[in-house]
Amino acid sequence: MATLSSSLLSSSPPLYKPRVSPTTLVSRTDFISFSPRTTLSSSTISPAMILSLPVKQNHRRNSLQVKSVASPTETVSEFDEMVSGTKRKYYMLGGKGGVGKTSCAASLAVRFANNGHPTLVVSTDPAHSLSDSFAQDLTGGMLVPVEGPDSPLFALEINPEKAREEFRSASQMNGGTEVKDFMDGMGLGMLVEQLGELKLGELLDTPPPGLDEAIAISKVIQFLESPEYNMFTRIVFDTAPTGHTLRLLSLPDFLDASIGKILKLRQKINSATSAIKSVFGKEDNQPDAAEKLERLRERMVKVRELFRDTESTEFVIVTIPTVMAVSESSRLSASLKKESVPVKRLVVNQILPPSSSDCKFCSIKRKDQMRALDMIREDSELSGLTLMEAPLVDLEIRGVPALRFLGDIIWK
Ligand SMILES: Nc1ncnc2c1ncn2[C@@H]1O[C@H](COP(=O)(O)OP(=O)(O)OP(=O)(O)O)[C@@H](O)[C@H]1O
Repeated sequence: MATLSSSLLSSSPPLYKPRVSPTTLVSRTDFISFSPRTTLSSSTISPAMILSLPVKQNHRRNSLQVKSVASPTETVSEFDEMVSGTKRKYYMLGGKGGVGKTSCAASLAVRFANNGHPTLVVSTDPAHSLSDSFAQDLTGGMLVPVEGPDSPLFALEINPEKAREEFRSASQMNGGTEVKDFMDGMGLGMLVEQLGELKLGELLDTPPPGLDEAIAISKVIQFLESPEYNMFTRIVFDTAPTGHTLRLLSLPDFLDASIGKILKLRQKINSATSAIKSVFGKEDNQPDAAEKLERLRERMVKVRELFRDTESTEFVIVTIPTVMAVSESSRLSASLKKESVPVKRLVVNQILPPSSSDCKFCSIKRKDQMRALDMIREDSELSGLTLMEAPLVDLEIRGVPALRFLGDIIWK
């Protein structure tokens, strides 16, 4: 059985190589039978040795060595396509909870960085696990360098609470009772009530799934707009589980409309209150919330556009070979398609590696996985996607060496 513990210690090229061409969906037997090279002896290498693997400390900034694009006669692998070009590309990994989104996203980020791309990996999942996955402290809501890969790799865990709080302060529109009193006095109290009816405050108190994601992604866009982040040519998102993603897709439209309404009302209130205040000689010391909101609205529009930009963005569905996960992936794929979000690849994670001597448990499990893999092959949504597969490994995938191992297997 291929083991992470044994394979990690071997120097490149990795010993584990699935023989399945990732460009086509393959037959059931091909799908889970890996080459004999995958069968490694775990007795040769101990997990403790993995932990002692050297970690490079220095990032080679600005040394972009992106793989060259193959000539027309050569077969272009999936990863060649993903890695080619220095124009910035976004990869959003999503799927059912617990299927390995973070591990796959982190492994892709490591793979990009090791192939010359200055890369940023972002977690917009409220339950962050990037720090756990990289076995490094990446918390704090700012870009943190990840130690290990050949090119700069940074991680960003967006704190959804904090981002939402910023959003909330940007949308405090009524300016306290003072303005309301003015407005009432002017017979414009209705406007303030209308603002209340937009229920944005309520929405932020009990955020629906997806709101944190939308705010988090807009926050990332905000980061990326600044010149010091120009260097990143690959951005990998570890997104929240399916439900959040689906909600997120419709949220930018919803928020865009809500903010648009708020801004219009705000304009009306502004002109009314400033007229009153000028009469009373009062200064308006409030920060320009309307401006902040407008910027936020613009970013939301960008989030929406980013998700649908086939040139620069790809949503990669991650699943495991179980009927439940495959069914959910199929629904996710359908929804993404409906929303015009580009999806090309499906990662099937945690496939049982081959073994010549299955125990009863493994043999039943293998059959169960085959059923799920058959489902993928026959599913109208999923069968058109390029399959990328990852074996179930024997150790928890933590740290850059382990992620490199996994990445080299999946992203071929
Ligand atoms: N191919 C694999 N082989 C063995 N363990 C794996 C594999 N992929 C993921 N895992 C393990 O499964 C657990 C969950 O993985 P991960 O955190 O990547 O999933 P997730 O989909 O991001 O979860 P969540 O939805 O909770 O964010 C982790 O302990 C990880 O190490």
